Amino acid sequence: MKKVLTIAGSDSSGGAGIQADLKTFSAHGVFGMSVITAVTAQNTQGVFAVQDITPEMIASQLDAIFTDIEVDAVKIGMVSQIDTIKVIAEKLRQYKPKHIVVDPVMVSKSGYDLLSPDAKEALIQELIPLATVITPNLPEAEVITGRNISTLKEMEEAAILIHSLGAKAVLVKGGHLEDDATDVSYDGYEFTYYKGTRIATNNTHGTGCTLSSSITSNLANECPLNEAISKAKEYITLAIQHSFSIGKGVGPVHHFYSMYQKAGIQHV
Ligand SMILES: Nc1ncnc2c1ncn2[C@@H]1O[C@H](COP(=O)(O)OP(=O)(O)OP(=O)(O)O)[C@@H](O)[C@H]1O
Ligand SMILES: Cc1ncc(CO)c(N)n1
Repeated sequence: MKKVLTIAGSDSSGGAGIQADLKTFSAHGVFGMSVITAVTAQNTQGVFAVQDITPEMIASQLDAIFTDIEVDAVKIGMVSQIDTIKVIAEKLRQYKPKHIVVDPVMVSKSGYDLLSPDAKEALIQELIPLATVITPNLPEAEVITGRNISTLKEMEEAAILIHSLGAKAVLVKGGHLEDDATDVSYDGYEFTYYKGTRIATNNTHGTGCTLSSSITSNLANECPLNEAISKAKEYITLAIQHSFSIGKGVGPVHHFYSMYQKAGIQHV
């Protein structure tokens, strides 16, 4: 079985972060491991508190995994602080995993800063050059490039700029567009479009975490990048189609829809 690692924050409500990543890994039949960077007190309505894990503890978690287990692919999510970013980059440069998917998490859907504003530059300088693929949503791509982005053409231009910062490939996600939820990737040679029609639901908590974890699982399973992304796009679309309401706010996506169907288990 392939072994994949998420380096990310914990979401107490289970819809995003580490919890979404591990559910996605299980649904893809890969063995999931986690290095927790921060603990958030969070639910469907918002983020209420964050406690960062110390850089020393993050380094220890990474050492424990990499000195014992061969890791087939890594996903990076919420990285919180400058020192967190620095220690993760240092350890990944040391251990050199084959695939690194960087989801440059900055602000939660509810508007809370999951990345300290002063850490943006560190994320750009330290993590982008390590990325097999980086998966910014539109606001994140705007912060990284310093440009306004609202059209597919502007998404392409942003992808070129972010690629020039050192990522092997860039996937700019269109979840925040007005109309279709189309994503576009650029690998230094060509653009590829991953078309999606917008699903009318409020339950999109953790869509970005789920997409990047699905790409990570597919890369671990030796899919070429474009296939890893297109399969992940199918996975997130199905997961959003079958998303459901828990709590009073933005509900989670459904990770196990196909598995439940095959097993004859009645899903929500
Ligand atoms: N309403 C929707 N209908 C269909 N696809 C969607 C919808 N919302 C998001 N997506 C898709 O979900 C994936 C994640 O994109 P999105 O832009 O939502 O990520 P994100 O903002 O990083 O998520 P997060 O809130 O977890 O940080 C993309 O493939 C996007 O096109
Ligand atoms: C811990 C965590 N990571 C990522 C996200 C994505 O927005 C979130 N809401 N919470």
